[in-house]
Amino acid sequence: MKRSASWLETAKPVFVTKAERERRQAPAVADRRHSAADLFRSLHQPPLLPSPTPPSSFNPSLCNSAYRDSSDRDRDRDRRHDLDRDRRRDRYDSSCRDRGKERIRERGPGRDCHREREQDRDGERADRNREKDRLERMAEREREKELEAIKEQYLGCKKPKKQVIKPSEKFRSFDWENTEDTSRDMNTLYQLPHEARPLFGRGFVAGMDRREQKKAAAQHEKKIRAELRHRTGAEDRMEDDDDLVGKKNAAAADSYDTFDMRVDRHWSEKSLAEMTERDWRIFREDFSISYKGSRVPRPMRSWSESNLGAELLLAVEGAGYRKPSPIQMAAIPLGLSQRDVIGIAETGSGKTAAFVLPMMSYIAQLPPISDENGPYALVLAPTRELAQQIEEETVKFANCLGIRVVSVVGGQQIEGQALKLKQGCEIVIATPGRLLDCLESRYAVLNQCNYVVLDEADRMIDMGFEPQVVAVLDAMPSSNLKPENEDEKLDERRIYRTTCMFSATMPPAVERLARKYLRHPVVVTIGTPGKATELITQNVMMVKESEKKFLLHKMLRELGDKTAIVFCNTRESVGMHTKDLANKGFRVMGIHGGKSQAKRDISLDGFRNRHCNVLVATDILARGIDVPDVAHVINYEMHNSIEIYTHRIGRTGRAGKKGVATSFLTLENTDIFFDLKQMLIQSNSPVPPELARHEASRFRPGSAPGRPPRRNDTVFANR
Ligand SMILES: Nc1ncnc2c1ncn2[C@@H]1O[C@H](COP(=O)(O)OP(=O)(O)OP(=O)(O)O)[C@@H](O)[C@H]1O
Repeated sequence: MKRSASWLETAKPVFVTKAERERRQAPAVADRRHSAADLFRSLHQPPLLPSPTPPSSFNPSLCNSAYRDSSDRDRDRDRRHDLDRDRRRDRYDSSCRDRGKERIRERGPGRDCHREREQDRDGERADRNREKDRLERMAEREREKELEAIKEQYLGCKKPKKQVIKPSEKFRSFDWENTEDTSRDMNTLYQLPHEARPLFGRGFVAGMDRREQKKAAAQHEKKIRAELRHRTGAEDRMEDDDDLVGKKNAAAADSYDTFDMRVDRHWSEKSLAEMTERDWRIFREDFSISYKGSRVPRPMRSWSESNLGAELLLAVEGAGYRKPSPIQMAAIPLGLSQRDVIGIAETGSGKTAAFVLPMMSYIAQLPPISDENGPYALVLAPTRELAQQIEEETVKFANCLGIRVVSVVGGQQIEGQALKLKQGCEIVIATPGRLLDCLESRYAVLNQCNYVVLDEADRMIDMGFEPQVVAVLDAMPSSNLKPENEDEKLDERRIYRTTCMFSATMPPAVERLARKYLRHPVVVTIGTPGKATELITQNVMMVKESEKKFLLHKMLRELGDKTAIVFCNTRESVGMHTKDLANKGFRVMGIHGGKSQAKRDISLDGFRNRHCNVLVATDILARGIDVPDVAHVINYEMHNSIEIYTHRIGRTGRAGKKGVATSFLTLENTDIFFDLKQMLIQSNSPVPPELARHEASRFRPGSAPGRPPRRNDTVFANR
C-alpha cells in the first residue's frame, strides 16, 4: 500500500509554474545559446584546418557571399526549429498543467491535498458535533412538550390563550391599561365618584317630593291670607270661610295625591277609570287568567262592574255569589259582547254561571217567546244529570227575568218535553241525542236560536255524540253566523250567533268542532289547562287487586258521616260494590247508565239529601255533577284517561272548599302512569315510589322513547 501510494505520488504530474519552468529551462537555453554562438563564431571565423582548394573559377568574393547565404539559411532554420520546439513544449506544459489541475481537483495534490483532507476531516467532525447538538435540543424540546401535555391532562392546567390580533387591530390598537389612567390624579372630581341614586328623596319621579312642595305652598298661602285679613281687618268674618277653604284645599290635595300616587296602589283599591294597563296585567296574573284571541274586552273585577243588569245582579246576590270566580270575571264580559268563547277552567270553578248569566242577559233584550218558535238559547250537555243540574242553576237566575227553561233529556217521556216546548221557552238545556229526536219529530225548532253553549264539549265527542251535536248546530240558522273576516265590522242592530264551549279539559279533538262552528273565538284559560284544582289533596296508592276492598272499607269507616263518591269503571262493578258495602253496613247507593232514569234520580237525590253518604258511580257522575261538600272521592277502579281522572276527583274540592281524592293504582293501569305522574308532580302531590320508578311512567303510551315533546305535550320538571 505504501509503495503504491509513493508510486502514485511519483506518477502524478507535477504542477510547474511558468517562472519555475523558465528557471528549469534556463541552463538548456543557455546551452543552446552557447552552441548557437559557437556555431555562429565557427561560421564567421576561418577554419583552422586547411581549407580545400577553391576551383579555378573560384571568386573569393562570390565564394564568401555564397557561404554567408547558406549559413543564414541554416541559422534561420535552427531558429525556426527552436521556436517550434519551444512552442511544442509550452503546449505540452499547459496540457500537463490542466491535467494536473483536474487531478488535484479529483484527489488533492500532494501534501497540500493531505492538509486539505485533514482540514476537511476536522470540518466534518465539527459538522457532526453540531448536528448531534441540534438533535439533542430537539429531543429535549419534545420531552418538555410531552410533560406539559401530561400536566394539562392530569392537573388541569390551563394553557394561556394566545392573544389573537385581528388584522384590522394590528395597526390601530388604542387599548390602555388602568394604571395608565392619570385623570384621577389630575382632577379631584374623579376621586369621589357618586353612585347613581335614582330614588333619592322619597322615591318620587325625578326626586321631587310633591307632598313637601304642596305643604310648603299651603303654608305660604295661609300666611298670605292671614296677612291680607290682617290688613283688611276682616279676621273674624273670614275665619269660617278660611276653614272651609282649608278643608277644600286639603281634599283637593288628597285627591291630587291619590291621583299622583296611583301607581303605588293595588288594582283592588282603584276605581275602574284609574286602572292602567299594568294594573290589568297584574289583575290577570292574580287570577291566572290568560286569553288567546284578538280585541278581547276587559275582564270584570266585581259583579257591580259587569253589565248584567239590575235584575240579574239581584239574582246573583240571591244565589249567594258574592264575588265572581276567575272564569266568570273573564267569560261574562266576552259573552255579553257576543264573542264566541272557549272557556277552560278547573272543576267546580263556576263555569255554569259563566255561560248562563250572559245568555240570560242576551235573552232579556229579546221579546218573550210567544209560541213554539223558541228557544232563543240552547245548552248541550253530555249527561242527563248534568243537563238537569244546569237547568236548576239556570232557573235560579231565570225566574227574576221571567225566562222559561226546559230540559230535554233522554230517559223521560218525550211527549211531556214536547208539550213544554210547545208552550214556549226561551232556553233549552238538552242532551244531544234527545234534542235531535225532538228536532226530527218537529217538537222543537231552532230557527230563533242564536246562542248555543256546549258544556263539557270534549266529553260529548268522547261519548260519540259528535254527529248529533253537528246535526243540532246545523239546525240553527246559518244566516246569523258572524262574518269569516275578523276585521269586518259587525252590525250592532243585528243578532249574530254566539257559540261557546266550556270544560275543565279541552283535548285537541275538540278543536275540529271549534274550528267549524266558532267564529274568531277567544280562548280563556284559568290556570293550567287540565290541571286539577289545588283545593284537592291527591293521594295515589299502589295496591294489589286483593287489597282494594279492605282499604275501601277502612277509608269509609274513617269517613264517618261525611260524604264520599266511589268510582268504578263498569256498571257491574258499581252494582257489586254497592251491594257489598250495603252488606257491610254502609249507607250506600249506586248510580250507572244501565239504571232507569228514575232510579238514577233517586240515587243522586238521595246522596244530595244525605239519605246515604256513599255513592258508588260510573263516569256518568264524573262530569259536571255538583254535589256540595263531597269530602272524599275514591277511585276504586282507576280509569286510563287522565281527563276522566281530573273530572272524577273534581267532584270534591268545589266552590272554594277543600277535598281529598284517593286513587287505587294497580299494574293494570300502566296506560295512565305517565300522565298521572305528571299530574301529581304538577300539583305537588306525593308520587308513590313504585309509580315513579315504573318504566311506563317515563313515556307516554305509544310515544317513542326519547322523542322530543310535541307542541301539545305538557312536560314538567322533575320527571
Ligand atoms: N261566584 C260564585 N260564588 C260562589 N259560588 C259559586 C260561584 N259560582 C258558582 N258557584 C258554585 O260553585 C259550584 C260549582 O259550580 P259549577 O258547577 O258551575 O262548576 P263547574 O266549573 O261547572 O264544575 P265542573 O267542571 O265540575 O262542571 C256550584 O255549587 C255553584 O253554585
